[in-house]
Amino acid sequence: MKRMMRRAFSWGLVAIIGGGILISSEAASSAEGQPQSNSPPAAVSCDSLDEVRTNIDRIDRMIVPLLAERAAYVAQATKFKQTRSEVVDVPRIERIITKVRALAEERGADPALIERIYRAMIESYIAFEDGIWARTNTAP
Ligand SMILES: O=C(O)C(=O)C[C@]1(C(=O)O)C=C[C@@H](O)C=C1
Repeated sequence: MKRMMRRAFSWGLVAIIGGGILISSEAASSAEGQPQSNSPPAAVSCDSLDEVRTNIDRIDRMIVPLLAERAAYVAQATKFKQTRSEVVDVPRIERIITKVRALAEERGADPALIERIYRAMIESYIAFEDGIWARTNTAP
């Protein structure tokens, strides 16, 4: 169940970050008020910059809690890494990039944009994780 919840959160994050296709506000609201699975996130066409920013602010309020939850898991990764050099795991990073690029494509978003966002994000998580590792360990 926990794994399912985590998966749902990850999908949510990618859905939020991966947006890009514009549809009318009528089409945006399906019967249940949710986008169809595998369809692009429902971005409505805005009539003003204020409306654009209101939507961006709303989405940011969803993204930040997900980033914070992700950080809490990244912090826990240090418990399982014996040496500081293990903090950077290049094969794992490349698997994530492959995964999120595929998710972006499924959502009709730009995979290159999503890759850049993820590489920048993971770089920050690595700095965060490295700091935690250094504070809680004495090994090299
Ligand atoms: O998977 C890990 O080992 C992590 O520490 C998480 C994470 C990430 O942010 O996804 C961070 C650092 C690693 O280099 C790889 C991935």
